Amino acid sequence: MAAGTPPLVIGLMSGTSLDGVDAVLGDFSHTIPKTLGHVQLGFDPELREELLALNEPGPNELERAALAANRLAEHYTQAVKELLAQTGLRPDQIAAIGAHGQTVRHRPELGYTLQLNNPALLAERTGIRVVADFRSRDLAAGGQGAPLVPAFHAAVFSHAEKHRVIVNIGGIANLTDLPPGGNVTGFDCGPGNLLMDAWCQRHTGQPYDVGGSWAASGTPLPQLLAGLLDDPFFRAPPPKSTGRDHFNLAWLEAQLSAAFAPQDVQATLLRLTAQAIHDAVQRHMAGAEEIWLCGGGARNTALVNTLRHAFAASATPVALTDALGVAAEWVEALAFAWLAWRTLHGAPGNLPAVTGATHPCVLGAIYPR
Ligand SMILES: Nc1ncnc2c1ncn2[C@@H]1O[C@H](COP(=O)(O)OP(=O)(O)OP(=O)(O)O)[C@@H](O)[C@H]1O
Ligand SMILES: CC(=O)N[C@H]1[C@@H]2OC[C@@H](O2)[C@@H](O)[C@@H]1O[C@H](C)C(=O)O
Repeated sequence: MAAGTPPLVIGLMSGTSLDGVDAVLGDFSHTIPKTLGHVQLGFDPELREELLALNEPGPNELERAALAANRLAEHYTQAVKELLAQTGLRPDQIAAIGAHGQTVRHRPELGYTLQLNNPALLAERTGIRVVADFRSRDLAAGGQGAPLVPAFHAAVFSHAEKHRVIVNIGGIANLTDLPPGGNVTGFDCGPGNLLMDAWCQRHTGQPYDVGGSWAASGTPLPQLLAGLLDDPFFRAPPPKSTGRDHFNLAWLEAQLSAAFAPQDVQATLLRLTAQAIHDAVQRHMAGAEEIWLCGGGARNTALVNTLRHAFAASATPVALTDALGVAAEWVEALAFAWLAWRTLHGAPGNLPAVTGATHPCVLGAIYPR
């Protein structure tokens, strides 16, 4: 890479929630990267529907996937342009865009994970170098290809004396264990928001339960909760990762009875997310002293309160990463900017202790400007 390349990188994350793209512009000249700008650009309903449909087998998938990837690249381009306008920066001042793409299948047990994206089109449209396809190299090295954010959590949120756990509550929830001394581990622990979102959409017409207030109006159903928690994924030892392939409405419906009130099911789903997180910390992150939440689920007040209540038994405080200098909703996008910055420097981005890969790898492919 040319000497003097400015440490300004754009991160684009469109995650399993399928709510749109989160875009941040990070300045990596500081240990805690500075977020110079951020944009959240929601998908139009038609694109969201198509991406959701592409999560399952269907007719003419190859062409539909290719066309959806092109539309995603145009959507990402708009987010990048808004970010440049917001910060007053030119494309040639940006070292790279780290573009995760849209996961539509995640089947590490079959040896693949698939993120729709068109990095060539994104580079062409923006005039900025693009780093993309972050997960496949880790899979090639025998890993799960996910989660990848633990390395970023370790670089930015570790503390010399405090044993911290970072919890990302996106569509799926994942945890990073940061004991002092650096023995970093992490894994996906189960659903974050995606089941709550789907149930809320079906019964209220709203894409998500703002503040968790609908869930708070219901009462958790103990038997349903026990049935859901009986899924072997929760008991499986790490490394592990998951997605919509496993946790989806059909998975929920298999356990439902017509007698359940919708708000009680929502309350149960909120409890499921909280309990999966709490159990994962108890089983695998003994001695955790602080729990730090990020991802959109950190804005679900009822969920945060439920987690606070669960961790109160061990006197473990629960707070949002906002207080550590990175706002909860921008952590993931900033992580992909950081991963792109690592790739540009030929530095590995995965953590074998997390993904199960046989060795650290330089992640992704670079599409020149
Ligand atoms: N005010 C709020 N109240 C309740 N939930 C919220 C709020 N704001 C965001 N969310 C939740 O956060 C979700 C988006 O989170 P986020 O952007 O972190 O997910 P993602 O990046 O798509 O997922 P993943 O991390 O699995 O890739 C929304 O779908 C919604 O469920
Ligand atoms: C395959 C895939 O896209 N997985 C996502 C998803 O969303 C959360 C969780 O499941 C995590 O494994 C991952 O995302 C984050 C950004 C990661 O790789 O760390």
